[in-house]
Amino acid sequence: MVAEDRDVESSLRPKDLSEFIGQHRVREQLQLVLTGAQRRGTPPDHVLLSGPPGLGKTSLAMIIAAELGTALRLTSGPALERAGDLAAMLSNLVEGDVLFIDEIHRIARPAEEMLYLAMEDFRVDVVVGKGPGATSIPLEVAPFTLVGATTRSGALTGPLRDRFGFTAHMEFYEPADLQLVLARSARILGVDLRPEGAVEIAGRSRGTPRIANRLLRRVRDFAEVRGNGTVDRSTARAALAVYDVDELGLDRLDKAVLGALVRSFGGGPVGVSTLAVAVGEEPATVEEVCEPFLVRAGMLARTPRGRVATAAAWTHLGLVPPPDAVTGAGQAVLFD
Ligand SMILES: Nc1ncnc2c1ncn2[C@@H]1O[C@H](COP(=O)(O)OP(=O)(O)OP(=O)(O)O)[C@@H](O)[C@H]1O
Repeated sequence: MVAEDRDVESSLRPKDLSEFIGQHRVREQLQLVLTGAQRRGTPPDHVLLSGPPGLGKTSLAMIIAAELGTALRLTSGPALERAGDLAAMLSNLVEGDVLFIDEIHRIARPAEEMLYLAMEDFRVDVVVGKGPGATSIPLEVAPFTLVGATTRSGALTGPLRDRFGFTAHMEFYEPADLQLVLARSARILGVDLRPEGAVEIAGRSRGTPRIANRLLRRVRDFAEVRGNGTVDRSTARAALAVYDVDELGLDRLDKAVLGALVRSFGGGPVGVSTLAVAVGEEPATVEEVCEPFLVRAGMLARTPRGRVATAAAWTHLGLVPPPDAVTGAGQAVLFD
C-alpha cells in the first residue's frame, strides 16, 4: 500500500463501537463481553476475530482496547517465529493490556505452545540453555486480553481455538452498510459523494469496507481529474470501468481465477494449488482472498474433489455453461 493510502486508511478507521458500521451481531456480542468484564473489574476473555481480509478485524481490536481504556500491543503470527519473540512481548505487558496477534493461524508451534499457558494461567515457562543443562524459568505475565485475528479459523489448532472465550465471525457487509461506510469516509475525506454514487461503489466492493474505501479514493481521483470532483452515478461507473472493476466487483484476479477454471479446466473440479499456479498467485491468496467472495457471489463451489465453476460463472464470463454445470440451487450443499 502506498504511503498516502495508508495514512488515509488509518484516518478512516472507526474509533469506537458506535462508529463501527454493520456487523450488528458481533457488535452486540462484543459489547456484552466488554461491559460484563468491566463491571467485574477483570480483563475480558480472549477474543478471536475470524473472517476474510478487510472486514475490520484490526479496527475492532483497536476499538476493544479503546473501549477498555487500555493500551494495544500489536504483533502478528509470522513475526512470532520463536517462543522467545512471544516471551519478550508478553513480559512487557501491563495489567489489562490488549495483545493483538494478526494472522494468528501462522504462529510458529513453540510460540503457540507458550501462548496456551499465557492465555490460561498468565505465566510462561522460558527455557534457558540447551540439552541436558537446559532449565525452565517460570515467568509471571500481567493479566491481559488476547485478541487474535484470522482469515482461516479452520487452520487454528484445537487447543488454541479452545482457549478463546469468544469468537466473532465477521461476515461480508451488505451493500446498505457499505453505503454508510462510504458516506462516513467521504465526509472525513471531504469528497462530494452523491447517494447514487455510493450505491454504485458499494455494489462493487465485494462486501468489504477496505475495498469500498479504496474504490472511493480511486473514484475521487477520477472525479477530480476528469470531472468537477462530484461523485455521482455516472462518474462512479466511468471511473470503475477505468480500474477494471466489473459490475459485481470482480477484479482482475477473480476474473483470472474464474477464467482459468472455465477455460483451462473445463469448469473443474480442480485443486486450489493447481488453480493458483495457473493464475500465478499464492494458493493462500486464492483461498483466502478470492474464494470467499466468489463462493458468496455464487460463482464458485468447493467440492470434495476440488473447485468447480457454477453456471453463473460461465454466464458472467460471457460463455454458455455446459449442461452439467453446477447451478445456484446446488450451492448450499456444496459449499463448506
Ligand atoms: N465496520 C466498519 N465501519 C467503518 N469502516 C470500517 C469498518 N470496518 C472496516 N472499516 C474500514 O476498512 C478498513 C480496513 O479495516 P481493517 O484494517 O480493520 O480490516 P481487517 O479485517 O483487519 O483486515 P486485515 O485482516 O486484512 O488487516 C479500515 O481502515 C476502516 O476504514
